[in-house]
Amino acid sequence: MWACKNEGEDARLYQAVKACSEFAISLGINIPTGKDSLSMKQKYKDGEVIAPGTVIISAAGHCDDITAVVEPVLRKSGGAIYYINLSGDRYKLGGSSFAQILNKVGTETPDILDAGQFKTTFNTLQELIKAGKVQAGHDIGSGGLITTLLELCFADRNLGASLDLSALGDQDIIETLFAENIGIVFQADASAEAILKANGVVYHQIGTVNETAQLTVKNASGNWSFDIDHLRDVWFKTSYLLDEKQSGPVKAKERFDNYKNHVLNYSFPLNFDGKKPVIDAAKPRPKAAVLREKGSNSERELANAMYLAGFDVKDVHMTDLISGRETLEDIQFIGAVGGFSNSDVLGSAKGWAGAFLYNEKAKQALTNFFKREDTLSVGVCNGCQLFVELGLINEDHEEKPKMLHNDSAKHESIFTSLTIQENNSVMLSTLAGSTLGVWVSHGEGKFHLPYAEDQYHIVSKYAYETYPANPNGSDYNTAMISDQTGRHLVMMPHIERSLFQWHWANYPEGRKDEVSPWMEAFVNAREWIEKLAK
Ligand SMILES: NC(=O)CC[C@H](N)C(=O)O
Repeated sequence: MWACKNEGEDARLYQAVKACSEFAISLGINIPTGKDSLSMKQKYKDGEVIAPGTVIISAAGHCDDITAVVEPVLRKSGGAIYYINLSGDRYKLGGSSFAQILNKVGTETPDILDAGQFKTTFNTLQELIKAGKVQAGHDIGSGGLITTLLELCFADRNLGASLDLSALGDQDIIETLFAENIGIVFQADASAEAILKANGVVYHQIGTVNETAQLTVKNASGNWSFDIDHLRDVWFKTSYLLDEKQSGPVKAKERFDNYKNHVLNYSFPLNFDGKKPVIDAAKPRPKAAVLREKGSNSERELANAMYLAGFDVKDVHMTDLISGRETLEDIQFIGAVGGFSNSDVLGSAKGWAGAFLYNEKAKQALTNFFKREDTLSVGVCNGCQLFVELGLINEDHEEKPKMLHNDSAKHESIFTSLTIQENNSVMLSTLAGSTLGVWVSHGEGKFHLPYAEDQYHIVSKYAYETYPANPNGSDYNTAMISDQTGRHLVMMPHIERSLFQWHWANYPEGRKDEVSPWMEAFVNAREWIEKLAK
């Protein structure tokens, strides 16, 4: 974005494009397309404001193993902490966040001096990641090295590091910590050093991890100590202030007070071995269907969960039901998926429910399906809102449950944990007693349950009652309920998006599971149907 046709700006834009081009050519990558806005000047009655020229690059690359992920949180059991200055340049504060808080732009900005060296370092790091030698890592960008180091500690409790930056030179500590020279901090096995050396990569071992929430830094000119719990709050404060505007002071404060205390602690079922279900190819697969509407999502995830558990899965769109092409007569398990059916106009799943209520064939197909005793259903998120809206759960209650807007008055997207209650659900009863991680993403996930708790079959609750671990303020802290037969289950969290170890934002360390414990829910569904057939 550039304010062209203003004095000096076109020349600066030319320089920027040329530099990008030369850098891309020496890296051997191309910039296939560009989108520009060249009118970045705003005129007011009393003057003009020119936006600073900005280059924003979005990059995509081939990834051959999505499980080889390096996360930006130091591991208490991992190796030493290393630093590489990818820029190869001196530490310069021009254009940095540090300069900005002093209301300055600065004069000199850091560059990347040697594209060839940058490329070698990048490729060497990829090699180390593929060899499983890197336990944690974070780039250095906005806020400089100190921000990177702190952020590497924020996502855990009782985690800190002792750092010695003497090897980085004896320049001003402010420059060392706040310059935004592109670089990387990572934690790796000592054996990584030989590979770095062999590739001619200049690296510095700068410290070690410890279990106190302090970051201590020293160089030739002094020692400093930073309190991580305090700085985590400083770091979160901006989000808190934005939250105040969106959710109001009460919920914003609740999140601010709790975000660091809702530690994810799991309890996996004792018999869980992490293996993919073994499906007997000689047996026929029971038939399942994924129901979706315009605006649905996660249908592939749900279909995959059902398929891996041994179902023959069919894709059923509302148009199939409305036209009568699909009657669900030979289906035993349906899943209504998540998403934003009809763009949430008039409320989540209201239009979707209308499509069943006001289309005779669709209505008949679903009514018949729920009347049969050999059927199971699961409604996930938008699908939960659908089945609740249609009154299919607690059918005998005069006043039915309702799904309301989250207490925070906004869409909540988090990775949280759930405890499974003793319950009657075909899918989840065997998991009772477990606490598992799960994705949540909804704006209207608050179960409004008008009667006493014992009038409901609550299958699962959020592991913490308070916001944000409970993202919506549900009555009785409810995340999932089932009907009285246990055959029909509705849930706001997305277990179908939490099916593999690599789906989870946080998984117990040291495991290499093919599936997460949630897989059992889908296997239970298949086994129930098979037992019925006998
Ligand atoms: N992930 C979902 O299914 C979201 C459901 C719905 N659109 C909501 O925001 O509440």
